[in-house]
Amino acid sequence: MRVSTSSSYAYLGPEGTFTEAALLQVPGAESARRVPASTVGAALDAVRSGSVDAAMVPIENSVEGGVSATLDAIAVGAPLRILREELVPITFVLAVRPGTALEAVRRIGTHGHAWAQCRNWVDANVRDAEYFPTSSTAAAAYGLVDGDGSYDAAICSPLVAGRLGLTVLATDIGDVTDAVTRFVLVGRPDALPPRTGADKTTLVIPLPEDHPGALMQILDQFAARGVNLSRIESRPTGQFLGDYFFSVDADGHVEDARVADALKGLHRISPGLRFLGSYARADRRTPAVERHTSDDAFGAADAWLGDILEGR
Ligand SMILES: O=C(O)C(=O)C[C@]1(C(=O)O)C=C[C@@H](O)C=C1
Repeated sequence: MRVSTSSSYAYLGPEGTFTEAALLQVPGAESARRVPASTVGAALDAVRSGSVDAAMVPIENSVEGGVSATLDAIAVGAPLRILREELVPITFVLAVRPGTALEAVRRIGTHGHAWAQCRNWVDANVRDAEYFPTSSTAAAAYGLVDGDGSYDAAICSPLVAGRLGLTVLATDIGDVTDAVTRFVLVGRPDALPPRTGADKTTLVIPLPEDHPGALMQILDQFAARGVNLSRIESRPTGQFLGDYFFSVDADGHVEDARVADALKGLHRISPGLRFLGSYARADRRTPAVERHTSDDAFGAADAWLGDILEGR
């Protein structure tokens, strides 16, 4: 999918989420049609049904790890493809309706991931405050303005607090400064984004049942081809207790011979393997490739075997 001003994008909304900030980093997105969705699942369903071209969703946070809602929703159902990734620095504020003092805060609304990233600050500053889950940090801010009063403060971005005229009682309340969330733009299967030399490949690998040593064999497919993994997480399939899949990011593009060869090896072990895309790394970091796992070395080995099979 080529990004253009005629493209349309869903994103985890409402306006003012970190996810919208990630979408606005995509060239052309500012003037494209942008459709807020109330959940990650709804944003991805809009892609599957064809009502939008692609959706921006959070996938991983440097403090809290993988975003389960996204990892699970892209692992099943009609196939989807990750087209690009965006990194967004995350800073949280504690916002209230004008006139509310910190001492009066009893319940705080926010997204589960944001709550987890501000736990220490909350413990130290509003110890007895309860958590009220909302579908996003921006939804928590909107709820303060037009909600039913279920909570009296929101953990959200400084941007949305300012836009809604809320009072900011504390800034930079995340427990880790320099926290970053990684977002992915997800579309339907189409021509792959071109190989750049600094790419990432995302996979869903079901753990084969009753297969002793399967995890070791799966990891070995990457290790033997010199393919580095930048993320590996296990998630339950939800089918029955003990049934898991691995969600993996590997360095490289499926057009790199070492990655393609690892994928073929993985498919032999786990035929339900799902390819979720090869796309440019946001940090542009190129992997170190050893000589024996380079495209040239794979090409020379193929030519050598070809000669033998042709009787030369
Ligand atoms: O609530 C938002 O603003 C989001 O974009 C979601 C989300 C997440 O899912 O992790 C994104 C970044 C922050 O880490 C907290 C919440």
